[in-house]
Amino acid sequence: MCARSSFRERSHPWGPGLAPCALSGPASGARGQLSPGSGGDRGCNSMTLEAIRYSRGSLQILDQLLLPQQSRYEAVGSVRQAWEAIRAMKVRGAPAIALVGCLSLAVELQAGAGGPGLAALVAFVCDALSFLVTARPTAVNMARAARDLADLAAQEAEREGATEEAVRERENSHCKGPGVGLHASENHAANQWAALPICPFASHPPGGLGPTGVIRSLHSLGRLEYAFCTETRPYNQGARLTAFEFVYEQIPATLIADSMAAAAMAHYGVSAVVVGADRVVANGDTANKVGTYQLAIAAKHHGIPFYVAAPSSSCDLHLKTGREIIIEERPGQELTHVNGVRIAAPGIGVWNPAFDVTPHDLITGGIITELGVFAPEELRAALGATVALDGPQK
Ligand SMILES: CSC[C@H]1O[C@H](OP(=O)(O)O)[C@H](O)[C@@H]1O
Repeated sequence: MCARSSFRERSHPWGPGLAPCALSGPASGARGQLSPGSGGDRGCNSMTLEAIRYSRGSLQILDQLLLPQQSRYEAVGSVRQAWEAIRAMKVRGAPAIALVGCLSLAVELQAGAGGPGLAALVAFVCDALSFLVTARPTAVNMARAARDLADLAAQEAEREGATEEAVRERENSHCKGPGVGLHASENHAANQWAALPICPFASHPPGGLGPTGVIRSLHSLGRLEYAFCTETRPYNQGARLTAFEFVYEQIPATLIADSMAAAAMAHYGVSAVVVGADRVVANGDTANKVGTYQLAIAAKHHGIPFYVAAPSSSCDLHLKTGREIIIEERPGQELTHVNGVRIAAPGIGVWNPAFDVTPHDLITGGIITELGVFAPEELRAALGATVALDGPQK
């Protein structure tokens, strides 16, 4: 809460009534009038697609590899299945990865896994959590959740009269995270801004976190004119997932190729750029989907405020600068093939980092969390040690 009290109301360059010029004709040149999609024909459905469905002993994930063509839920009954789903990016997005990882452990524990005996149960919990962290190293959320759950299991097992049941129950109840979306719109009297969310959560993540949460909240308050979303090569989270969600929720939005972002800023009066985060470190440097860094450079050039929207659980103050963040590299096939069809010359080399790091000085709008909106230099004081992971990046 103290973080919130230290929050300063930020003045924004786009005050009430400032509509992106594209709505009243292009800023310059022969660009046509932009007509952002008004959303699909899903009637008045205001439901947000749920990425994760959980009830005691049962976990299902929306297989995001099948979106937007299919909305199919897949049961996850074990830690191993969760690891495989996370690695394959059936479920993706930093907090959602942590949630699915933790819930898969809860499902196994409710089925009686681990034990017999408290020591064996705690060892099982710790081994499972360490394994889950290896699925994708850049996002901090799974590592943090693993640390917290392992600590909880050990604490519970050491209590007077501890029982296996008590350990299982405590693990089961520790799997929720605060939302950020509504907070951002409350604290950002943003009026009619077009934004470029890059690779936010597909469908309903835990608590409505991330850039889509911000966009969704502003839209629900009638303060969003339209949004651009970038396709987010090579995995196309933007074209496949973000666009799907905007259409599903009838949020007016326009899909652009990643290479078009700077031109969109130049010609369609983008008021703000909001992106997610996999790991925000002590000085505010932020790892996010590859392409974020160049969005920030373009936003700086155009004087457009650049925001990172992420829960405090995505912040890791133990790392001092972005140079310490491990960047996951993924299979080259994600770049050379689309839906299994080769599009690149056989034999060409491929570099496929899943993330890049945006230096804190390019995060000019602030870091939007559920605890408040902070300038990068305010982060450490605002979030304190609560979000520092012990030891090197796990
Ligand atoms: C807002 S979710 C956090 C972050 O995770 C995504 O990466 P991936 O799709 O590889 O899991 C993307 O970078 C999001 O911004």
